[in-house]
Amino acid sequence: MREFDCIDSIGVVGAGTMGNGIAQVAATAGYDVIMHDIEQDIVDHGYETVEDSLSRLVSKEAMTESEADDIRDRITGTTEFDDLCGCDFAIEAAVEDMDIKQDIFEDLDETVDDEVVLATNTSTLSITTIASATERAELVVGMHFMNPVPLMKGVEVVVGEKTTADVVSLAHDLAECFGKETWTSDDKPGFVSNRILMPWINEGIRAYDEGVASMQDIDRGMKLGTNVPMGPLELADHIGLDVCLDATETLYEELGDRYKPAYLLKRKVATGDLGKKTEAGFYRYD
Ligand SMILES: NC(=O)c1ccc[n+]([C@@H]2O[C@H](COP(=O)([O-])OP(=O)(O)OC[C@H]3O[C@@H](n4cnc5c(N)ncnc54)[C@H](O)[C@@H]3O)[C@@H](O)[C@H]2O)c1
Repeated sequence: MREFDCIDSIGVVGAGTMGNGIAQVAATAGYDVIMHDIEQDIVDHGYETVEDSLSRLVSKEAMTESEADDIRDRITGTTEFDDLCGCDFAIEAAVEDMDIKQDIFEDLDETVDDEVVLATNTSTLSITTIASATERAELVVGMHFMNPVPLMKGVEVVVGEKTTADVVSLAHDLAECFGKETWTSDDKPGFVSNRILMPWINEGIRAYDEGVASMQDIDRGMKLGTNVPMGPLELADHIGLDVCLDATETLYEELGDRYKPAYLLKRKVATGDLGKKTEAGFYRYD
């Protein structure tokens, strides 16, 4: 296994909501980052998101302009998968689809050195099944960052069937070095966080669809009533409705009826209203 002290560069697969956030926190911790996605405009958009986020931190005086420049310089965007070959640790944050993740892990297995640990940011998919696409299942681990990555403190470290204890501790150490706090979950559907969060969001959508209250009152009721920062519909828009649907469908498949996705969630995703990232979900953001 490539040890913590020997890690200089981090490969990030996927430059979307989570991938660019992971690239930012890794570069902020001093690592060189190669951020890969399938199209140049997606890579560019990921890079711009990091730039915007750093500019906000500079304007709040949370870092200097020169620190922000150094962080930007440490991130290289690419559409060439082979550019990941020199990385010392890889984190996959591509779409929540088992076939795509297995293809990526097969490619990573062939591309990066044999001792490099491969982490996935999956929200609900089995680490063990993803790892089975590689010849190094013992070096595959879940590192489930929370959204938005630069702001949220938590990272859930998920232990696959074959993940070794050293790899689990490396994932905790690296997340802590990124400024995060961690907990461990076994590789069971939804892990700790989404097993509990997704049915909460899903029930909020059902309550709205069944006319219990307006969207605003459902969100307001949960915020004022339970002291959470966002209500279920607002949070669903923030996460991405497609991400919520994928996660809920996995939980439904694995754990049965109590996780059946709300009809309205499926209808919104079908129309392409995916939340903040498409400027419309339950609320509008234009
Ligand atoms: N959005 C959240 O709140 C959240 C939170 C925690 C974990 N996650 C998980 O993180 C992962 C990414 O989610 P996201 O919200 O960033 O999604 P996203 O749709 O914003 O980004 C996914 C990116 O993956 C890219 N991609 C697709 N196929 C690829 C491939 N073969 N190679 C490289 N890149 C590819 C897409 O082009 C896209 O840019 C998912 O597994 C999701 O479940 C999401």
